[in-house]
Amino acid sequence: MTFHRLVSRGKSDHTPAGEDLPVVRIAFDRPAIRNAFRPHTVDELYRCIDAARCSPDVAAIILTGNGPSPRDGGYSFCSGGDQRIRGAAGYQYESQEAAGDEDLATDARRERITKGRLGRLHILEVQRLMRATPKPIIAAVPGWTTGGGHSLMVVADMAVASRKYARFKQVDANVGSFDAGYGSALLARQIGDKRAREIFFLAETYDAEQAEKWGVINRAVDHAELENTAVEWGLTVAGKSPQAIRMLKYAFNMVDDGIAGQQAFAGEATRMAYMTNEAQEGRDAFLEYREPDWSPYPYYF
Ligand SMILES: CC(C)(COP(=O)(O)OP(=O)(O)OC[C@H]1O[C@@H](n2cnc3c(N)ncnc32)[C@H](O)[C@@H]1OP(=O)(O)O)[C@@H](O)C(=O)NCCC(=O)NCCSC(=O)c1cc(O)c2ccccc2c1O
Repeated sequence: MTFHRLVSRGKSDHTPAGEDLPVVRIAFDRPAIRNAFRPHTVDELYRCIDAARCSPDVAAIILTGNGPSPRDGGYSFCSGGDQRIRGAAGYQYESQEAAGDEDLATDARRERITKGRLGRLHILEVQRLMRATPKPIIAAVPGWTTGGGHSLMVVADMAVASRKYARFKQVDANVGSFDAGYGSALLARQIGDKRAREIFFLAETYDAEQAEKWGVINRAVDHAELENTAVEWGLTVAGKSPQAIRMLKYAFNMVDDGIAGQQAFAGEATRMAYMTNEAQEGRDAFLEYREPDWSPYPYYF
């Protein structure tokens, strides 16, 4: 993965040139294999998103894929799990020397699997982190998005895609895999049940204009405008009330996330309550060994 903090060029964002902007760019960096992820990639992706989540001066996150491919010039967001290292119980860790070499043949790759480590499906942990991150995550889709990559795009809060190169295909059922969680259920919620079933059951390729029409993405744009659009959205979000954005994201999540969603929203409600004099009176009364005086606080209705 690559992780970048956006920096002002001192033009239209009203910030002096060279100063940090409140947006980060996180990108898959295996363009030669359509940005397929292996366990190391997922570990890095998790750490990148978590770092952005924990940065109080970051308002929005752009998730994209580096490219084009040095082999054939193709663009990709992410093609899902690296099938060369898929084992019987998940995706397997490779030894360090194999991990850096994208040209290593599948057999040679399998020789270098770190046998002591379990196969992983922890892209699902990344999906949960994306939901739990109280900042909008914007997927910028430059090219192919398939399998687990398609699901990440679904989990992102907003998505923009290259009209020219973005291609979408939910290949899970082709390779005997299935994201039976957010990747399918949330997609059905976003675009309608029949259409989501079509995308998974037929696994046909669709383009950015189709994706926009169906509501899979927010906007199809010229390729050259892809990241500019994502940056513009990120900076627009940064101009809004942080509290309002946080509450809105958790409110959107809550209906689909059950008690876990309610817990996230409720935690922010508790934070807001802590900021009131009323809640502080409860704390102070305890620390001062006295009964709390609730009289200034009416029973609002
Ligand atoms: C993405 C494609 C449709 C692109 O096709 P195109 O013709 O443009 O390019 P190539 O096929 O020639 O690809 C170039 C080069 O990249 C290699 N490659 C591409 N994708 C992968 C991949 N996922 N794994 C390994 N290698 C990949 C390809 O082999 C070529 O290299 P060569 O050396 O052979 O030239 C097309 O590439 C494609 O269909 N790719 C495979 C997509 C796929 O099967 N993805 C995995 C789906 S399953 C998944 O992602 C998944 C992961 C999880 O962790 C889950 C966890 C829990 C539940 C579900 C999960 C899940 O579904």
